Amino acid sequence: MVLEIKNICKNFGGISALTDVSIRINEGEIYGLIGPNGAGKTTMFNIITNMFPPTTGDITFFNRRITGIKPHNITDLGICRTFQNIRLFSQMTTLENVMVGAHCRSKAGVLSGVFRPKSQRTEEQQIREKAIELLELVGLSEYHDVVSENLAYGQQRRLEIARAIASDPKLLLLDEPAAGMNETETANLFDLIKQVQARGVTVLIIEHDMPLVMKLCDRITVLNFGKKLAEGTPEEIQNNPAVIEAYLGSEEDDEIA
Ligand SMILES: Nc1ncnc2c1ncn2[C@@H]1O[C@H](COP(=O)(O)OP(=O)(O)OP(=O)(O)O)[C@@H](O)[C@H]1O
Repeated sequence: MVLEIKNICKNFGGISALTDVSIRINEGEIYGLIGPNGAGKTTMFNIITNMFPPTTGDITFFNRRITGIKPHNITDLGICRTFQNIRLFSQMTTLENVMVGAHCRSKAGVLSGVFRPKSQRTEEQQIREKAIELLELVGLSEYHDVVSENLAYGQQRRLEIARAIASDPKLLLLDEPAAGMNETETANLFDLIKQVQARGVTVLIIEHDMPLVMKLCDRITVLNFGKKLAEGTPEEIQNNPAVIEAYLGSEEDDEIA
């Protein structure tokens, strides 16, 4: 078991953003977290990464309780996320962005930053080579030296994923990675996430693009008004009357089939 979300509740003042939600995610799965706007999906990501604590409930990662530990320790343990809004270092090159992502695994301390011993130069070279390999994985080999804000939208999204997996996560959280993408970009994204899975990374994805979710995910949880409405395979979810009802009562572009 990679991640166990146990009976999570989160209240913001009078609003119950999450009510008693439990989810278990197995190693190697691509797991979808879906639901209409305001259902509590991003709140769940923020709790997993400890941006804020749950009101009640617990999260365990490989059977270790991670509720309450600092966000940077979460990254060290092997959980990494992307955000709904792109958060790249916009003035850095594509290659530099991925190298920054790999840096949390670097052993270099402050003094070696000043004196730059051979061990650090070797490590930097290794980080560089890894970044080059990841840029190839996400189809950005030709763009190493391009300042990231000059990349096309879909390329920036893929760069974010390269930067996230540069930290060698065991669990990758993707928050609406296909938002704003055209069909070709979404098809490339599908291939990329499958490749990430093939590297042994477990993926938890929030996404509104239903055809993508249904094709990509092994299992799905549907949230509605902060509660777990359904859990199952894509087929089970698509045929679940409560899910169909929740979606038909919401926005058109959230429709499930
Ligand atoms: N920091 C916060 N302070 C107060 N209320 C919040 C906060 N974060 C989320 N909420 C509220 O919690 C509820 C769930 O929001 P959340 O962003 O988790 O939904 P979501 O499913 O991710 O929606 P979307 O698909 O629109 O991104 C909403 O009512 C939202 O207004």
